[in-house]
Amino acid sequence: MNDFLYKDQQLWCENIPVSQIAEEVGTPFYLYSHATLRNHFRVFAEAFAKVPSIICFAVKANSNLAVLRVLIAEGGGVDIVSGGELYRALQAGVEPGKVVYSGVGKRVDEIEYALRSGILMFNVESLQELEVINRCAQNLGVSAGIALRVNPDVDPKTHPHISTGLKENKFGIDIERSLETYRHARSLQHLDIRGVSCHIGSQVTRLSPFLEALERLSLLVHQLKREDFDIRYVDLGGGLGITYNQEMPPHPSEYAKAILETSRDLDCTFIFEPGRVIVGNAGILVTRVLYTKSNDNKNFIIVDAGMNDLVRPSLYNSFHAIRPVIEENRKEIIADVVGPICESGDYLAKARKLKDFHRGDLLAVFSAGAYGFTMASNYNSRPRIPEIMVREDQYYVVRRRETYADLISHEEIPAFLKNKAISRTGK
Ligand SMILES: Cc1ncc(COP(=O)(O)O)c(C=O)c1O
Ligand SMILES: N[C@@H](CCCC[NH3+])C(=O)O
Repeated sequence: MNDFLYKDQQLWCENIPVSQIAEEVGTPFYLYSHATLRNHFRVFAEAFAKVPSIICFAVKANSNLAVLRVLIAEGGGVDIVSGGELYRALQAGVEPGKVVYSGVGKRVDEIEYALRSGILMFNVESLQELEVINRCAQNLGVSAGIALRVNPDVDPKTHPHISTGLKENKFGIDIERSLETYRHARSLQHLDIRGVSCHIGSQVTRLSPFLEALERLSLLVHQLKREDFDIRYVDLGGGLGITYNQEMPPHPSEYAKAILETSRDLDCTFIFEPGRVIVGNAGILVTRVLYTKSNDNKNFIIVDAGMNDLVRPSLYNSFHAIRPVIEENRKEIIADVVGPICESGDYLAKARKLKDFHRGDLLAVFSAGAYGFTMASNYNSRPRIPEIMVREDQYYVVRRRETYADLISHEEIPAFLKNKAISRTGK
């Protein structure tokens, strides 16, 4: 299901031409389709409708309040990795009982905030963290729901920077040592051991790594149950990939079918933490061509969005399809699409076959709904760009464009410098 479609040589989002939004809000901006977001969530949730399950959207993929609200209104929970993400999710109206908290470096204040909020469980990633959570729960006079995030040592066959389930990665507790860690957890009095969790990596485009991890996890769950641990939740993390270019990832229904077949006898509530598969193709980045030039027979298309707005190409050399917002009959050229940032690594596409774009043309950078705005920065003192959500024939500014004043709003010149006269002579 996709609500970004061309009609009469124009790109539309649901029932609005993208060019109309560009004229009214200026460029660059992120654009999300409400219908696509909701449909992606529904497809995923329906795939697991026959078993007890909670779909905890990974907030890191897109933490805009309106986006979270759409998914929460559909019955979703959230997977968070920081106090800030918890705050956002609570503001968006999440039920605390549908919040799982992952991450290798949870601080005491964040743990206490999560305990006070009454989240479902912490996915604990080390022995020391287990003890810290126990102590925090004791201090607050509560019991902390926990699962151990085990590292199953499975190769997800994705980009090395986004692979998380191999022994060499910093994530989780080695599955070989997990049983002894569970036994230790049982000796800590302020913990309620609720589950087992794992997350092997992101943009995974085959089923086999998920199933391999699940098989290892199942053995552990059975062993824990034999030892009378009350394991009620199995959290299989996120990671299901999407099509950026030619990838053919399994559909959520195939993913669900394979998982349910492999885990028939587990008798637990499943938790999933999908991020990219829900929001990735529900968003685009719209940017305008500032200039074109050729150096040494190489063509550059310089646009007004940079690596500070969308860092994925620079960071992972990842592919995002780039198409004109208004199609015109132009010849094709090979060009780099680059941003205005003072870094050679600032590009959105390299050596890409594209229409011969001209100054002023609008471009759509596809598959930008996940890890787009959430990874944006103010580098080069560029105000962060707005996020727009379309619903049918209306659009809503769900995050306004930052201003120059926003850029310095957290900074202060100390009095000793303020009172100092400014030398105008350069001496
Ligand atoms: C613990 C955890 N859960 C869920 C996700 C979401 O992953 P994805 O966006 O690939 O579905 C991630 C990121 O990879 C993660 O680290
Ligand atoms: N930021 C990554 C995904 C990392 C997933 C984090 N667990 C991306 O843009 O693809």
